[in-house]
Amino acid sequence: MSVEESEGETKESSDIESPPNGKFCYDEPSPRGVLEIAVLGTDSDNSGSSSYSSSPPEKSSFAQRLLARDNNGTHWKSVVDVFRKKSVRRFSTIPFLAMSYEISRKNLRRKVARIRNGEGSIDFGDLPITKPSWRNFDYQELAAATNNFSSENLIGKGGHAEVYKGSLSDGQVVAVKRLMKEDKEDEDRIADFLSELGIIAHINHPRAARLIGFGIDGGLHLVLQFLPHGSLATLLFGAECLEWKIRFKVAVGVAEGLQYLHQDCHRRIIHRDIKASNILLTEDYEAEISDFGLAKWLPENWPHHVVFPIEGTFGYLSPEYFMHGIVDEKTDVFAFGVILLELITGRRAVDSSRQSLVIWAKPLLDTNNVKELADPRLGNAYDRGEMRRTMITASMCIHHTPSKRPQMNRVVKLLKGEDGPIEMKQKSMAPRSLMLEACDLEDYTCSNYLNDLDRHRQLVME
Ligand SMILES: Nc1ncnc2c1ncn2[C@@H]1O[C@H](COP(=O)(O)OP(=O)(O)OP(=O)(O)O)[C@@H](O)[C@H]1O
Repeated sequence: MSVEESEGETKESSDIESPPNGKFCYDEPSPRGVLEIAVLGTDSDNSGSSSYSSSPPEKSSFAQRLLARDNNGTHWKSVVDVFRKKSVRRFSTIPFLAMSYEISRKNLRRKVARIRNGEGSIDFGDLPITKPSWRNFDYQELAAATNNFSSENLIGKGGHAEVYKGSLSDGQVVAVKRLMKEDKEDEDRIADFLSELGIIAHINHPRAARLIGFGIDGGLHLVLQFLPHGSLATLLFGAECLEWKIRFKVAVGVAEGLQYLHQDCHRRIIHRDIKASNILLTEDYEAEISDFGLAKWLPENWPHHVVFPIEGTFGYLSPEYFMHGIVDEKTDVFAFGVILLELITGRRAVDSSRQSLVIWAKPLLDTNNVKELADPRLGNAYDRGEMRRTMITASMCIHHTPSKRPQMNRVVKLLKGEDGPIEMKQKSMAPRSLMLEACDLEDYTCSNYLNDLDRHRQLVME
């Protein structure tokens, strides 16, 4: 279970930004761990599952055994074997490897080989997607680009990866994401890597991260377009007040990105880790959704996934997810609502005294208390209409009952004021899934929710 907090003791991951003086400094942590479903009665486990190693790749047995470049492709045989073993359990998280429910070994080998060869066009099952610019980088290229993965080039550190700023030989500036997670089994890490690669490969939208290439020598690397303003977390919770105009633009941008993932993309993709440190900003402060390490693909006819273990970031987790492991679009809608609250208030999802922003903000939203809610650093420098719409949308997105949260296309309209007069207490027409019926979440009240959230917070924090 991850914990987003500003000054908590858990210092497992950070955003790192280049300040005006050119030196990199660590920002606030965003540790990630895994919760072993405390709510189901087993012992809670908030042991951060993050562990980093700054050891050079050649010292890594993982890298040696599976990823060092070889001539006969034996490590790719291991990759294929991993996928064969794991395909039943994980197939729905790996769209490009799982377009059909049957994954044959031959098929897998062919697809992995195509990725290895960096071919321009990858066969995504029944969905050919052309990615002509993809490149397969070797370790030397990435090391040269990042000044040997030096600490000066380190721009971010999450629960799963270190991210380095790099400059390719043609001058292109990139972000090289090196997957760490030393505590994971080799095959799990490869599966995670291919899952993230597969999802990023699948998406194509200006409000989502763009893949330039990947590298499998000396470690697992994703090479991404570099975003100069870093993460929203860095800017929003930094020393300078982020102006409302940018905050609102980010809100709309992330909403559009999520609408694409949920509704407009060829496959329904649930991000599962929407949070301020996973929203990156372009030169023009346009938002891009990044870090698809936990993302899941949902087949059309599946109402939702039930996942175990529950992974994500405390403060952004919806009740049906942390209570029952249920994942669908509404998981992201809830987390997006928390981001809206962060934009409105300038407060973190979990603050330094470990208080949940949702718990703090809910009564203020219910009483429409703009004065208390709005970030005091903004003063009066915000558009009243935009602020009001953002508050109403946030309130709807963090509803404790998933079916009452709006779909992302509606969220975009709500934010832009294109949805007509907004009625706060709406009855959703969305059909309820059997699982949600069984969980009786419709009868789950707001105070149940706040109690559970608080209990959950205590379990994770203790
Ligand atoms: N393309 C990029 N351009 C600029 N900075 C980036 C880029 N990608 C990542 N970063 C920085 O690195 C940080 C960590 O990246 P990312 O979230 O992908 O890692 P992670 O280990 O998967 O994180 P998490 O803890 O959320 O799992 C980001 O918050 C951001 O500050």
